Amino acid sequence: MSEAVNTLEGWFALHDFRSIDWAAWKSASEEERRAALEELIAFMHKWGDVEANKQGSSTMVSVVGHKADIAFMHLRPTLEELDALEAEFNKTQFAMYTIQTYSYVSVVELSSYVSQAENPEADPAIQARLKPILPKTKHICFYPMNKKREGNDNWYMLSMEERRAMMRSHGMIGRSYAGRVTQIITGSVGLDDWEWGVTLFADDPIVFKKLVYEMRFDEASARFGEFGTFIVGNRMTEERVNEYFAI
Ligand code: VOV
Repeated sequence: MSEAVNTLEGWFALHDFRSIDWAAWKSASEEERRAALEELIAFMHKWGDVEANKQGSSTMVSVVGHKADIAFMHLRPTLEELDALEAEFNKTQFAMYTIQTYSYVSVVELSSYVSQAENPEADPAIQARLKPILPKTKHICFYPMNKKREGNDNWYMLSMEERRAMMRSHGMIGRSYAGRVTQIITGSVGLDDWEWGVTLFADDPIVFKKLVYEMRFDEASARFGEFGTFIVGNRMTEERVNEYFAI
C-alpha cells in the first residue's frame, strides 16, 4: 500500500455561490431594496470584525457568467460556525432575492510533500497559511479538482517519492508566480464532491490563465489533474455593492 501524505488542516471553508432573482429585485420598492442592502452591508462589516479578531476571514465577489451573480468565500475555525453563518445570512431580507446555485465545503490544507514543520502549532508562518486572511485582490478564481485514479495514472498508487517529486515540480512553477497570484488549497475528501478546492487571488485575471495553462504541462496536472467547473469573480467592496445593485 502506498503511504498517505501527512496533512495539516486549518480553517474550514465555505464557497457560497448565489444567483440574484433580478425580477424580484426590480419589482421590490426602493425602501425594500435599501433595507436589504443595509443588511448585506451590516453583514460585511461583521465579517470585517471577525477578520480583525483573527476568528476567520470572508470575501464577496460578483461572478461573471451564468454560474452565479455573486459569491462569498468564508473561512471559520469550525464547521458549526460556517453552518450558523450560512443560516444567519439565509434569514436576511437580502438573501430572499438570492438563489444558491452552487456551494463548496472544504478545509484549508497543507501537505508535507515539500516541507515539514517540526512543530506546526508553534510556527507562525505555518499558522498564517492554515488560518489565512483572504487577499484583497481585484479578482478571484475558484475550481474543484481531483487527482486521477485510472489504470497507470492512479495518483494514489504512486510511491511517496514519486508524488513528492511531482509536487516539488508543481511548487516550482507556482513559486515563479510569487507576488502575482496567491493560492489557497482546501482539502475536501470526505467533505464535498471533489478532492480539493483551488482558490486563486490576483489583480490581473490573465495571470489565472497563464498559471493554470503552464501547470497543465506539468506532470502533476498533465497526467493526474481532473477539473470541475471554473468560476471567476471580481471583488466586491461596500461601494461596488451599492453600484452593482443600483436600479
Ligand atoms: C500560486 C502558485 C502555487 C504554488 C506556489 C503552489 C505550491 C504548492 C505546493 C508547494 C504544494 C505541496 C505542499 C502543500 O503546500 O500542500 C501544493 C499542493 C497542491 N497544489 Fe499547488 N501551488 C500553486 C498553485 C496551484 C494551482 C493553480 C493548483 C491547481 C492545479 C492546476 O493544474 O490547475 C494547485 C493545486 C494543488 C493541489 C491540489 C495540491 C495538493 C496536492 C496533494 O496531492 O496533496 N496549486 N501546491
